Amino acid sequence: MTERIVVVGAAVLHGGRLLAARRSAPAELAGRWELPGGKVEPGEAPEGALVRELREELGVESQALARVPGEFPLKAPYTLHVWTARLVPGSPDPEPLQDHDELRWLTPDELWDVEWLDQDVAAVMEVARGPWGDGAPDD
Ligand SMILES: Nc1nc2c([nH]c(=O)n2[C@H]2C[C@H](O)[C@@H](COP(=O)(O)OP(=O)(O)OP(=O)(O)O)O2)c(=O)[nH]1
Repeated sequence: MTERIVVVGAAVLHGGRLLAARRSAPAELAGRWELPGGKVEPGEAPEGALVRELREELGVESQALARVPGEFPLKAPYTLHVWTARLVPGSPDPEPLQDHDELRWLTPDELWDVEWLDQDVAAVMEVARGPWGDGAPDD
């Protein structure tokens, strides 16, 4: 049986916008947009991995809110699980510190203005179907 490694992607919602991040590496992913996040480490809860990765990559303090339905296959052995998330009050604004070179807060109308990684399109569609902004206070 092939072991699958979960990559957690954060759909950070704030003020009715979704945070998108443009990858700067590796070369085959650079220039395309994704949900910030990363690999869940052994023994780590996905919500904990999300908070850790967003702190490392973006310098923010965040909280995972709810799992977005579905499982989105990435290059083996990885599989993408998406959680909605929010920045906790007092968090610094996100900055592209690691893995990314640009960030954008997308309104629902702008959702498809960026070139998402092919493997992220289904995940972003699922996020768009959800209760956009629910549980994610604007503060
Ligand atoms: N974070 C994230 N990774 C994604 C997405 N879509 C996608 O194919 N990936 C891939 C890119 C990487 O091959 C892998 C996650 O790697 P990563 O580089 O973000 O994770 P990490 O910080 O834990 O990696 P590492 O450098 O510590 O090994 O999943 C996505 O939406 N978000």
